[in-house]
Amino acid sequence: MGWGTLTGKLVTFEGPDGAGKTSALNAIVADLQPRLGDRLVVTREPGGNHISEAIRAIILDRKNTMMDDRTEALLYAAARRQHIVQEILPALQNDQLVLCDRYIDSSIAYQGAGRGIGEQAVYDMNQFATKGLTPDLTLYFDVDAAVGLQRIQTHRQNEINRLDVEALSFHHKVQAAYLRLLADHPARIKRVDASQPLERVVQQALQIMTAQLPAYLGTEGKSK
Ligand SMILES: Nc1ncnc2c1ncn2[C@@H]1O[C@H](COP(=O)(O)OP(=O)(O)OP(=O)(O)O)[C@@H](O)[C@H]1O
Ligand SMILES: Cc1cn([C@H]2C[C@H](O)[C@@H](COP(=O)(O)O)O2)c(=O)[nH]c1=O
Repeated sequence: MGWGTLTGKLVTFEGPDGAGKTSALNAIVADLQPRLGDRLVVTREPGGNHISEAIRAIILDRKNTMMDDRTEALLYAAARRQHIVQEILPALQNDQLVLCDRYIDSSIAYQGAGRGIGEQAVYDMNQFATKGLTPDLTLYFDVDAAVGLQRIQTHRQNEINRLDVEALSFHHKVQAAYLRLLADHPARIKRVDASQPLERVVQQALQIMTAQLPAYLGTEGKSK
């Protein structure tokens, strides 16, 4: 296991659908970009490169109602592997700060718990894909699953994917798994209260990032 010395940092954004991860990420990038310039890398899962975006299109296509749960889990892991090799790893080797919209915790919550494959089984399967590459920091955007889905219905009708249309019971299982991950990994996963107005969410997320990554975002980072 392991990828050798990595001087960059990987921060992942996690939470139920409609929690506001992408909205917060965009605002955080606007805040950090002037300071970090090309040391900042912004990406997403599934996706982030041509191959993984092609896999994303297959997974999220609402026409693919026949997709088997384990096929789905394997496709997410395959997209992740390609994303790591092509985007994340080179950035971490190059001392960059990678902000990634979703990562392995999504697979544990959605496929492990939501689909019922098993959280440990999905974690183990992903070790083959990630070779143990774990985020330095994960922000968990905590909002009730029903609130997140309502936000999507109200504001994002044009972008509803195959996972979004699952039953509320599926999304509650996902949320419960996320809360278990939060409790089990207190050093890595930090809670952001995503039920607040977006500006407050962004402020809280930035405070956590600054406290957890002082070399990049604290006073040390400002002189770089
Ligand atoms: N704090 C907030 N309060 C109210 N509405 C919000 C908040 N944050 C985001 N929204 C709105 O909710 C919708 C979903 O937000 P966004 O796409 O950022 O969520 P997400 O967590 O990235 O969702 P998904 O994982 O499904 O892509 C958007 O229309 C956005 O404008
Ligand atoms: C990485 C990953 C994602 N998912 C789900 C979560 C969302 O419903 C979609 C991605 O859409 P988004 O608008 O970019 O959030 O895919 C998953 O089930 N498993 C995963 O590993």
